[in-house]
Amino acid sequence: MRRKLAAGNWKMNGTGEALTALEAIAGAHPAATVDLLICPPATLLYRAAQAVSGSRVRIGGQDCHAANAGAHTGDISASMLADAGASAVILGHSERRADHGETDAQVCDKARAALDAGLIAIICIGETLAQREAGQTLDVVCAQLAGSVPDGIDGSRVVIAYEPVWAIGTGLVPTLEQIAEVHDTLRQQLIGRFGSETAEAIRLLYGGSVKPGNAAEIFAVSNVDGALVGGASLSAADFSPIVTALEQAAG
Ligand SMILES: O=C(CO)COP(=O)(O)O
Repeated sequence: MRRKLAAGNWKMNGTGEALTALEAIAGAHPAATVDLLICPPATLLYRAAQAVSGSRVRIGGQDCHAANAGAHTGDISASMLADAGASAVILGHSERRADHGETDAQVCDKARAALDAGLIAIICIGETLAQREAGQTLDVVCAQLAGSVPDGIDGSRVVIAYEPVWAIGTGLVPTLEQIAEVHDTLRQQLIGRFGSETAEAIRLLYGGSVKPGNAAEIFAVSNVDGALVGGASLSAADFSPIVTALEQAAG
């Protein structure tokens, strides 16, 4: 059985005082029955990992370089994330694809580096509004999935986050039928490529305007194994009810 995962992406938010929110999130779920992950900015990784040590919360990065070390000013390797206390890394988020021109091939190389460093790779895919309106959603996400996920993976260490670009930070959410259609399609694609055993171990997260008010209905959708939460992961008041909804969905 796949263990459900509630993951928070803090994006470029948070300085030292944000550790208080992190401690509140960890303190609210001392015996969580789902996996909990918060991905703060890189500057907070080490302190965040110290702050949640002994709790159920794990810490992740938001990007890594495909190389292990070298002349790449400003970049951070997967092994450096691990060294700072991260156990996972978000890769190919639509903001990185848009802001930094990241391609599927680059995301795939980063994912391989992350897995080699012992991290869980959370690979993000999702269509733009124009692509959805043109009826291209399934073609787009299947192409991103095919191009961004490396071969020869251990399914339990790979997470796919379906994040429609138009749902991120907008308050807009796809219908439950639209989420189910994409997640079911992704699962079938993964089964076709990797076989059932590996594919059934891969967790599929939904991301995009997940809030306390809509989490429970999203978590009831087939093949939704949790959420990648942006804005609502910045405070325990918002993130904690989402975690509780996921625990209830896990049964
Ligand atoms: O991009 C997201 C998580 O990676 C989603 O962000 P919001 O939850 O703020 O819409």
